[in-house]
Amino acid sequence: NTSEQYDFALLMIGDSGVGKTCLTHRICGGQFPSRVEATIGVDFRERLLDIDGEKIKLQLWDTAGQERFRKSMVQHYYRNVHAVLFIYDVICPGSFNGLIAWIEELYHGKQ
Ligand SMILES: Nc1nc2c(ncn2[C@@H]2O[C@H](COP(=O)(O)OP(=O)(O)OP(=O)(O)O)[C@@H](O)[C@H]2O)c(=O)[nH]1
Repeated sequence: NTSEQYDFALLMIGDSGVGKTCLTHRICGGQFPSRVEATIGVDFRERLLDIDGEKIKLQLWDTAGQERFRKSMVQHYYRNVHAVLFIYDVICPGSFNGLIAWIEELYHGKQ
């Protein structure tokens, strides 16, 4: 098999408790976990896909939404991923408004 493997790194971003870890588990393992704890720093999970014979490896970087982890960790990852998924909780409007701060930080990090 000579097909190349493509690697894509995705960053999960959003306020604490919006479901980033659960969504990451769902995408990578197929199931929502029954119990999760607040992420500390950054976790990492993978999913291998086969799309029309192309091998694709998704790397999902699941970050901590808690403020105290934000500055130190996230800037580095913003520079080193292909895409950022901004996650919010549909029944918590504050978590949607909270994305503004995360997006502003992304642009600061890129400078
Ligand atoms: N009802 C409901 N609860 C959810 C859903 N996704 C996650 N939860 C719950 O919300 C809580 C927080 O989920 P996490 O996935 O840890 O959230 P997070 O964004 O990773 O949180 P941090 O690690 O603190 O940034 C947990 O108790 C989950 O069980 C969902 O789609 N529906």
